[in-house]
Amino acid sequence: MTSFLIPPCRPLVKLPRLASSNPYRQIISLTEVSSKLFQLFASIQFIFVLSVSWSRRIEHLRSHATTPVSKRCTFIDRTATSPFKLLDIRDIKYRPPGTQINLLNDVTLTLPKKSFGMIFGRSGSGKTTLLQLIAGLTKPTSGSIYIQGYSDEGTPNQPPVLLSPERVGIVFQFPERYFVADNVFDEITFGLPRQKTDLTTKQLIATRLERAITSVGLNGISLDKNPNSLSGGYKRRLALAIQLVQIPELLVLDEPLAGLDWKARADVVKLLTDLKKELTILVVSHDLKELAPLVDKSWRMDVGGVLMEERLPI
Ligand SMILES: Nc1ncnc2c1ncn2[C@@H]1O[C@H](COP(=O)(O)OP(=O)(O)OP(=O)(O)O)[C@@H](O)[C@H]1O
Repeated sequence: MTSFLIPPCRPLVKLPRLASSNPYRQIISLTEVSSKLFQLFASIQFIFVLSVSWSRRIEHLRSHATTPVSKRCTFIDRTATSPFKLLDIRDIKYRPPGTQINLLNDVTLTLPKKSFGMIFGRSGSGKTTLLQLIAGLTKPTSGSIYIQGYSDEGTPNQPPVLLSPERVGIVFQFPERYFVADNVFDEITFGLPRQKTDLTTKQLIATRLERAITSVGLNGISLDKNPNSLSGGYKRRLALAIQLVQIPELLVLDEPLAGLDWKARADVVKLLTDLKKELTILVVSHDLKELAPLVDKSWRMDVGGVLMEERLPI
């Protein structure tokens, strides 16, 4: 609820040259002025909503005052332990067109919302292929990828919905190889609509943009920098921001630590730890030890594209 009511409170991103051909530069600076006024109004609104929600919660706790403490804790923690599942992959087979061998065989997995899944296994076993299917870049030969909602009682509360590619952000291995713009700002806004949109839409996009930039810690650098001049860690932050601006529900990452020095690796692990609080993340990686503290579920992919749920072998 707060995310709708409160506009960004931090000073907006550094914009050294406003007279750029990128339309989002102008709109983001307009947002800077209007957001201050909006912030004041929204803060009052927020305090009101918060006080109503807290008085309701206190009332609920009072009414449960005679029930055992564990039950009351269940009430408080319900959102954290909700069995709601986001990703539900069922019996995926994949055979590239014109070939006779399945790269993936009956792959099934479920990954709960806001959890961190990791797929590990031998090179060439089909891990990247699976991520590409989840991101909608390739279609499975058979099987489906769903989002399935569950009630608190653990029963499906709606028919499964096919996962649409717009809900998935994918960061490829060595994403910096795919940068196309000559400054960070244009790189992030590259995929955003350029046609004439109304002011509200532009403001919405500017807010998304600012959130993405802030959430990966790119707000400390000049957005006029050439992406290729950034350090390894910052290039990875940029690659994540490019996806986050689309507000994905699921983020899939292929070898997020590959090719980075120890400091940049630690930075990316820290960043993923923060992102995990907001997003469901599925990673393919050989860096089991460094990512292990984040992992909620893991699977081994064996040659022949067979996936088995398994603890990390560390
Ligand atoms: N379109 C295709 N046609 C034929 N073979 C393919 C195709 N795409 C991938 N492959 C092969 O499928 C196998 C699985 O590739 P994939 O990249 O998914 O493996 P991986 O487990 O991610 O490997 P790594 O850990 O080295 O990244 C490889 O042997 C690859 O050469």
